[in-house]
Amino acid sequence: MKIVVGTRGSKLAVTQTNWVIDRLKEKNPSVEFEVKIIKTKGDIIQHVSLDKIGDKGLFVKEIEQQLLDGGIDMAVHSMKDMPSSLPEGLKFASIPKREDPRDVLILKEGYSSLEDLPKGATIGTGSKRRKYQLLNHRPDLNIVPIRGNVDTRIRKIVDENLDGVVLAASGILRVGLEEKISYYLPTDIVVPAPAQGALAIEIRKNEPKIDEVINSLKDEITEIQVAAERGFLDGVNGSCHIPMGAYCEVDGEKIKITGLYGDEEGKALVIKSIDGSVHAPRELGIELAKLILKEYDGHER
Ligand SMILES: NCc1[nH]cc(CCC(=O)O)c1CC(=O)O
Repeated sequence: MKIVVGTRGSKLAVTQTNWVIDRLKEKNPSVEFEVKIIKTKGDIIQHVSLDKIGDKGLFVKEIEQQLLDGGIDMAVHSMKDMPSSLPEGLKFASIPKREDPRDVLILKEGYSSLEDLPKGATIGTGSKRRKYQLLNHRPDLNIVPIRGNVDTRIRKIVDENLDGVVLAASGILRVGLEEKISYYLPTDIVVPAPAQGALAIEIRKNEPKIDEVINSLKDEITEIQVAAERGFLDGVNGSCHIPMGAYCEVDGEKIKITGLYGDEEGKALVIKSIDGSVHAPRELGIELAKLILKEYDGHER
């Protein structure tokens, strides 16, 4: 059996895809894999802020078309870039073990944490979730928009004379740039994006053999976390125009989910946690979304 795997051409996308293929090969030595690189609209429009053009499908539409047409058999994405619902005929296969879900600061030489940044320090991020949570703890910071892939954003510290940038730990760790990380932002200070650090493997429905091959990588804890966090995402009807995040912790039979929700200007930022059972993670995420929306509507704006 041969499986053709589609991916975007960015270093992170290709690395993630090869990570999945290497593990699949270990568990399924008789299966052959071929990588096919696909250009998406999100790769072509590089100069516009993502929260201005961004619908979540920006990086996946062309790849999904090839899945439907049979040009590829599976696609590896970052789960946090995936919209809530997939096109008719496609589905998510099992989810492999998540990489570190936290956001990190990559700082200019000499700085080592959020606390030791000088007053008014300039930090680059295009994400309202990152921006308003940082400002919540350090209202003096000067947050400026940046875009581009992982390397480009790190380079902007020097090129645009920033004091630092915020990125997902997972992306940095996957491309082997761990030594660039200055500070891991605790999940209670910066709640991660729903499913940050988790991969999505998308396939056609009714392909039981491909499904079974990918099932060899299934990580149950990750699947519970992703179900809860994406339940929250669906419950608040989240977009990248507002600060929104969710993080689920699993402890035996119990789970705790923390959600973040706010308005476009970051004036009303609500953070709330609730506990529940591992057996109904999605329902817990949706319940938290309802509670947070209720609290948010009570805020003065
Ligand atoms: N929005 C871009 C994006 N999509 C996925 C990742 C890597 C994080 C992940 O694996 O979830 C990144 C880069 C970043 O946010 O720093």
